[in-house]
Amino acid sequence: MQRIKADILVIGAGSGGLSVAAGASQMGANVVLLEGHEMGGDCLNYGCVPSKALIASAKAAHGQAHAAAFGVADQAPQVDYAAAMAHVRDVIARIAPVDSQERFEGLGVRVIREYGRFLSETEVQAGDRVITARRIVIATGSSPLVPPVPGLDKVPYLTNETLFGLNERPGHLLIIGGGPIGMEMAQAHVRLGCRVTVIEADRALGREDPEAAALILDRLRAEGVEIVEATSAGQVRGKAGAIDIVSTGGRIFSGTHLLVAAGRKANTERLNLEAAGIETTRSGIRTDAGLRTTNRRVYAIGDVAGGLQFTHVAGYHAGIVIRSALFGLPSRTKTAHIPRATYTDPELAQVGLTDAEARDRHGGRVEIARFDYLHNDRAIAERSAEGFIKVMVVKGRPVGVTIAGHQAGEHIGLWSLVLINNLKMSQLAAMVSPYPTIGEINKRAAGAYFSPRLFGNRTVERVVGLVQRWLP
Ligand SMILES: Cc1cc2nc3c(=O)[nH]c(=O)nc-3n(C[C@H](O)[C@H](O)[C@H](O)COP(=O)(O)OP(=O)(O)OC[C@H]3O[C@@H](n4cnc5c(N)ncnc54)[C@H](O)[C@@H]3O)c2cc1C
Ligand SMILES: NC(=O)c1ccc[n+]([C@@H]2O[C@H](COP(=O)([O-])OP(=O)(O)OC[C@H]3O[C@@H](n4cnc5c(N)ncnc54)[C@H](O)[C@@H]3O)[C@@H](O)[C@H]2O)c1
Repeated sequence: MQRIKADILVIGAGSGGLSVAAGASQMGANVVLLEGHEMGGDCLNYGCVPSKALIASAKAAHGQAHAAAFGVADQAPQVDYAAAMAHVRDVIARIAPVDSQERFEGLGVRVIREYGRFLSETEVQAGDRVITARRIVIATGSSPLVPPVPGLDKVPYLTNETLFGLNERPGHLLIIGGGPIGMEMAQAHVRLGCRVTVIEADRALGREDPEAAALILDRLRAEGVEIVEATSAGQVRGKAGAIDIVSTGGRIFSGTHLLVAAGRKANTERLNLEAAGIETTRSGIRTDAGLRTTNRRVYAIGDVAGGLQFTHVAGYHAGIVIRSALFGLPSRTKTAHIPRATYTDPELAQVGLTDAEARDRHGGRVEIARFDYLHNDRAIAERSAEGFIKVMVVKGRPVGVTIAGHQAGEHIGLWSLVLINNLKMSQLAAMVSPYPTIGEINKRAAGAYFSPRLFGNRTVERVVGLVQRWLP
């Protein structure tokens, strides 16, 4: 066994681990990085990047089929599914160098392509090497959760890890799970010419504001996605090309392919966490607000920490850990300003509290400032004038924002800045947005907050009347 000493050992080279390794190494720490599978982790290889690339193919197909509104004849899109998947793989290949072993070695990181396993509270084995480090960061991500549905283990099914390797277009894609993966992939596939049925045990996009979720679901249904809610997959049977899902209520849904998108489970099983005194919860590794595990020298970040599971969260966690592990500074995670977006068309984005959460927490003190895309000139020009922004305001300061509509994900970032800095609606109102942009919805939401205070207000009218009498 070769023994290696490091300042920081990072286990997992995905969104979180790579950010810690790059930051720590460039700030002078001696860093060892372990990766048992693909550099770049889920986001690059099986998650964000391939899903958004496939969504882009689907958007191109949809655009051809719906061009007449712009004075350009509709065309039935000739979709070459294998070519769309080749585009997906090309996009991954273009981004991959940024996450590659070569780049990280160039930054001075020692990269070992092995799975890591704790031997003790301070030692991790990776192949024939044992690494000891002052601080260890677990960033091993998550994997698809395959629910224990009878028969599922006997039929060929897809997950996000295999979907993007498919070359033949599914005739009829069945999807178990109506969360973000299920909904994004359902719309992408219906636009690429597949039949799609989503079976959801509860409410599709169930974590989201119901009005916002309904807008997205209505659009998906209008495009031909069959979404069956409050229905659990009770049994799965069949064979490649002919698969049945039998719901717990006895309904049968037949398709050619099955995608399981029923949630995630934290990647902890290879780590031998007991040897290091690291406790887990039902959703991942137990951490405190500073992302330290029950072993004080070990941090857990990203999906494996079992909280919000997004690439930007893994990156945010990396910053917290660098501050704490490199500089010894106290550092705590906050969640109130962390946005999320689902990249359906239209998109759905949220930061802070939803309408219902804000009312739960703040009761009658919540005011809702709302602006509809219907009145945004750019959205009208682009024939994307469906949707709304809702800002939940308490005592003049936003506590949450929901945007459902064109480019929602692009516009939620501003509100993260507002929330983390506890800005007021009056500061938002001071911003000037270029005309005509979709981004004007943000300023108009602030306008909607102040309009009832300024327009038709007797006191304001009296003051204006008085000033007008005195002005020369
Ligand atoms: C289909 C899909 C679409 C998504 N779309 C988005 C999106 O649009 N936006 C967004 O923000 N998020 C999205 N996500 C979520 C995002 O991919 C994850 O939140 C993110 O990848 C988590 O980063 P991570 O560093 O925690 O884990 P990962 O990126 O998964 O990296 C973990 C790495 O650790 C390695 N590993 C595991 N165990 C060990 C071990 N014992 N030793 C060494 N290495 C190990 C794994 O091989 C992997 O490479 C999507 C996820 C999926 C599945
Ligand atoms: N745009 C994005 O940022 C994006 C996109 C995709 C995924 N992600 C991340 O990946 C995570 C996982 O996504 P996901 O969609 O797999 O999980 P999810 O947990 O969000 O949704 C899974 C859904 O499957 C349903 N379900 C579970 N078992 C079922 C059964 N037997 N029958 C019918 N329905 C069942 C659940 O009720 C739930 O609604 C997300 O929470 C998110 O953090 C993010």
